[in-house]
Amino acid sequence: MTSFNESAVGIAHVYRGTFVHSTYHKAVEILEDRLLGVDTEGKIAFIGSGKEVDSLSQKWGFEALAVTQLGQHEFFMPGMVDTHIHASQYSYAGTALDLPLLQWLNMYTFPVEARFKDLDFACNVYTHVVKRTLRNGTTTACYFATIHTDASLLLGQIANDFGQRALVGKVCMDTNNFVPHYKETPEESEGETKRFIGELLKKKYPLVRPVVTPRFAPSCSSALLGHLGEIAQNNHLHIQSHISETKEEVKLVKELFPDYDSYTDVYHRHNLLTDKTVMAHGCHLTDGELKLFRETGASVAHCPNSNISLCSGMLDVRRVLNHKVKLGLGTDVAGGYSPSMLDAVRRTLDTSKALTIQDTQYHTLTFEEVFRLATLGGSQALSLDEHTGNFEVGKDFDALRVNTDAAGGPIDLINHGEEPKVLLEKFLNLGDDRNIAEVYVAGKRVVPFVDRP
Ligand SMILES: O=c1[nH]c(=O)c2nc[nH]c2[nH]1
Ligand SMILES: [Zn+2]
Repeated sequence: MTSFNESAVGIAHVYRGTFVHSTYHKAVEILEDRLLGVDTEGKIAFIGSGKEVDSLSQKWGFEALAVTQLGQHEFFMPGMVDTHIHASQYSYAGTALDLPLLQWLNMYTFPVEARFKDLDFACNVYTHVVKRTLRNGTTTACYFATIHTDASLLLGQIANDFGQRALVGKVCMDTNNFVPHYKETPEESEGETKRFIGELLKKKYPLVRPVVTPRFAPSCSSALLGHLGEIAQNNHLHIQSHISETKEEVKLVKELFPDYDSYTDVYHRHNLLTDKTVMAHGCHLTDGELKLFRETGASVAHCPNSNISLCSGMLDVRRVLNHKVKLGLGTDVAGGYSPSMLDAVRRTLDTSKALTIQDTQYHTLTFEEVFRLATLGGSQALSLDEHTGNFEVGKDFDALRVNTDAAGGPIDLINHGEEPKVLLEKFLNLGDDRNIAEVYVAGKRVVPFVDRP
């Protein structure tokens, strides 16, 4: 039920047509001929039958003629949630995929990230990545920036300016033997993290929040991990990092942290595993580690493009879900070469099918399940599902207006009377940004872009 006072908050927009979303019980729920009202605060005020337009317009005080009617081949779906993306690495997306993780970081990633000290360079890359992801339907993004506080604040400002919901992390790392100018001292990292959080919160951007971001255990001393755990705990903040992406990395963590039971235990004992933690990859986590994820409420960001592109491993998503660990999808630009969550959906299905080729008894993920992971699952993984992830009264209206029949688009053949679920399947497998006619975040239309000051 609505939690707000109906008389105090008016209706800003009403849409009529097909709505496709996930619920906690159903991977895909199709709502045909519905009326959905969005209030002046961007929240879903009501969802009713299209046939009730007259009574609903009286009850909620909107003109029946002002209703926006979707076309025959259109539907609304929830905006997609990218649970793991390196905004800074967008500068070399689509290249440099010929080395395994640890060498890849040293050879390509660290030298590029070091350039974000230059705010003009940062502004250009960050503007492009925010626009590109929004246009591709990412309404919520959980970003890694770089170690530079001012450039990370700029990323927060750009996300706010374009109206994207975002968690933004200033990267923390005090260990880097290969590119020594791209690291901080533990004191700098702690102090700059506090400054970043303080300054970002002071801006009061409605949809942008800071996330405490130790790069990963091999880049951080125990002292730094401890400081960051304390900062997150004291300020009830989100936390993001990487875990068990490659076997070589797991071995390195064993060598660097010999007194810990596991890679997960390293984060856990530094207070970095909470119900607001999202850890990328997790390809090589043991059952015991997944149990610790479940107990703490930490989640996994599955990044299949990156896992394949850097030959890191294939995450068994079914196993993670069977452990009742929250899981969302991530593009992991630029280990993953595509900034589109539609690509993450497809690569998730590919990986699941590759596991099925290896083991014919494997319980392959369905496209319906993967649709849920890209939307509601991602919002759960980021502990934002109170606000976004599906079409529930009281949640923010974060939505994509999908037109499967867009002129010049990639879907050529739509049969007469094709079921909405088939249209969804075609969009997920064949569609691209040409099929995303409009993007809404918290009720505001953010795509197509309008000129901003
Ligand atoms: O895919 C990845 N991208 C990164 O930037 C990174 N840093 C640590 N571990 C990482 N994995
Ligand atoms: Zn990453």
